[in-house]
Amino acid sequence: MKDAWSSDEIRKAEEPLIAAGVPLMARAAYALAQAVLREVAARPAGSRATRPAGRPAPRPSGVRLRGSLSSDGLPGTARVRPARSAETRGDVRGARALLLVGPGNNGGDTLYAGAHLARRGMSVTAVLVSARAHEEGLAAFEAAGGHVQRLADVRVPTVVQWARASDVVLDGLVGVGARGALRPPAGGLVRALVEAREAAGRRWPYTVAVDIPSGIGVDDGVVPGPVLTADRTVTFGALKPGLLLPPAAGFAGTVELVDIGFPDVSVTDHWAGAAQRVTLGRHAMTGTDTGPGRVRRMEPADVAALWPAPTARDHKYTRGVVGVIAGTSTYPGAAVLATSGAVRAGAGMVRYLGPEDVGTRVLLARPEVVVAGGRVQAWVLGPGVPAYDPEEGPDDDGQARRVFGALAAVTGVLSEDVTGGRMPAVIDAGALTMLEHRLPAWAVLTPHAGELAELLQGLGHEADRAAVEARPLHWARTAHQATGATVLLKGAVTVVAGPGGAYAQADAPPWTATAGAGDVLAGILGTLLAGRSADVVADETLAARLAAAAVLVHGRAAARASAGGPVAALEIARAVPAVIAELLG
Ligand SMILES: NC(=O)C1=CN([C@@H]2O[C@H](COP(=O)(O)OP(=O)(O)OC[C@H]3O[C@@H](n4cnc5c(N)ncnc54)[C@H](OP(=O)(O)O)[C@@H]3O)[C@@H](O)[C@H]2O)[C@@H](O)CC1
Ligand SMILES: Nc1ncnc2c1ncn2[C@@H]1O[C@H](COP(=O)(O)OP(=O)(O)O)[C@@H](O)[C@H]1O
Ligand SMILES: [K+]
Repeated sequence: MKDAWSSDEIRKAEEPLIAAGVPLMARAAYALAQAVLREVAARPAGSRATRPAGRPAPRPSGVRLRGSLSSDGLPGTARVRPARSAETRGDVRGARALLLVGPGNNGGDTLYAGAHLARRGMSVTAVLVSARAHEEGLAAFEAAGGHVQRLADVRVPTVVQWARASDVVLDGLVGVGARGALRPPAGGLVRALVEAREAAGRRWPYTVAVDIPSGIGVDDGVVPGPVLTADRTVTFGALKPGLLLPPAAGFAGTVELVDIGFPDVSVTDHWAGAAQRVTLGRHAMTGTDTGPGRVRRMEPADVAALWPAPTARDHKYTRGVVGVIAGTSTYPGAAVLATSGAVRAGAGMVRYLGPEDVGTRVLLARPEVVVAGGRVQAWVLGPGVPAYDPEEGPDDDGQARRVFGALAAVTGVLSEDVTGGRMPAVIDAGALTMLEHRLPAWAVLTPHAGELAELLQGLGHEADRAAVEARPLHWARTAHQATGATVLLKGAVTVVAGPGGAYAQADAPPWTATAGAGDVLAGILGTLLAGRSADVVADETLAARLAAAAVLVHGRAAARASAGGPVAALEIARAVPAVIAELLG
């Protein structure tokens, strides 16, 4: 599990460590410098930027001021210095680094890292964007032979020119202490750099974000203003939500998490959502909700632990029956795709309810499907079913009526003797327009951004598709809070918001953006919910975890089916068994 901590949580984790004299900044800076050195050393010397005229020659490598990293004045540094790899010992002399340095500790990290680079013989220039800069960091940087420029004394185009002439740019303007869009002058500088980067294409220097790409929303992943896209983000202590969440995650490049000594976070995802214990400095939290700011990303091992793999004692009914209400005579494909997703994910049985001609097509594609009513352990409602219009009346072969009936079982408005008990559901496409009652967390809404915008408008929010795409976590959470349901917002990064917190999954290649792919996902999730139906109703946090697990399996199946090229939705379903076998193996 990847676990991203909110900026508040990071601060709480730092406090006791700083009080105990743990050299967090020295550790961060050292790791940052190592990441830069690795990259620069790996590049052929001939490809490096040439030194513009008039700049002083770089210091020869090996020149150290006051001996070592511990001269940072931060105690204990020498103890944590990791062994140098052969790569980072490579010759970096003459390579050029430009540091963009803000007023806070993020700038401090960057200046100390710059000192390491200068001592290794790189020519390093720091541009201070503010009148203030981290004092000790600046002193260490200058003592190591770094060149200091103040943005107030040079023009933005000059800094852009220096950037273009560098091998590597470090973005150390702001980190987790920042709020909102980058203000002037940092904002103006970054805007100019973004334009230059776009114009330069591949000729732009390797860009490293310090802790986060400056200007992203650390906790919510928004991008409220200009942000310089990084090739790599070296982040300290813990991941931040903005590094996992869209749209900000798209600016981070490869994210490298550096251990600077934050306490271990032991998060266990138990079968039935037993309590987790998360220790964060002195602050211990228990329970499955790891704090409102947390954003997590499932990894294959987490999915394997959640998956309802059958045992010798199982039979088809104990494994879970999925009921699918999908498709109409006009849109029969969705029924085939949703049932295929459910069958391929390993349901004990899949029932299909819908018009006869669609049922026939489902059977032709998947003879295993039972085209008849009966008890189910989870519903998949709505793929290929048109939006409900109470004025016009339904033109949907009776599908809206069937969906309303199933929803009554999900929400519990009908007595359990009628429905056979409350059960989880995937509520997709047309069924999203049929919600009349507050929903339980075991109802999982699966909109894309456009569908979520419509749902939110129905709830009185002013949000169009673009607004949802700009703040996916916020709007998914808003919809969760307003409806009670778990919300799975589909996209290149799929965001899940439920009572147990939020997940951000980025498992699928862009080829997955193809009609019908979402129907397959609905089927896969239906199988997971049916397989763990009683657990999902008993533990309100489980639906979100299963939803994230379904997204991971779907994304990996899409990657497997795509193999780097186009992918058809049915092929995603076809690839699911091999993905599950791999995960469980
Ligand atoms: N604590 C530690 O020991 C460790 C911390 N670490 C590092 O410190 C980072 C956090 O440092 P931090 O808290 O000093 O804040 P930081 O992110 O540098 O920025 C705040 C400064 O920026 C300014 N500013 C704010 N908003 C802005 C905006 N929109 N646009 C422009 N400017 C804006 C704001 O200025 P002001 O509002 O005061 O004028 C303030 O001065 C963290 O990400 C990690 O890199 C690591 O070394 C590990 C040890
Ligand atoms: N750029 C992208 N990269 C990866 N996956 C994507 C991208 N855009 C959409 N997807 C995924 O493709 C699927 C599309 O689903 P959806 O929009 O519901 O289509 P449909 O209703 O036609 O099935 C979702 O699983 C979504 O997460
Ligand atoms: K930064």
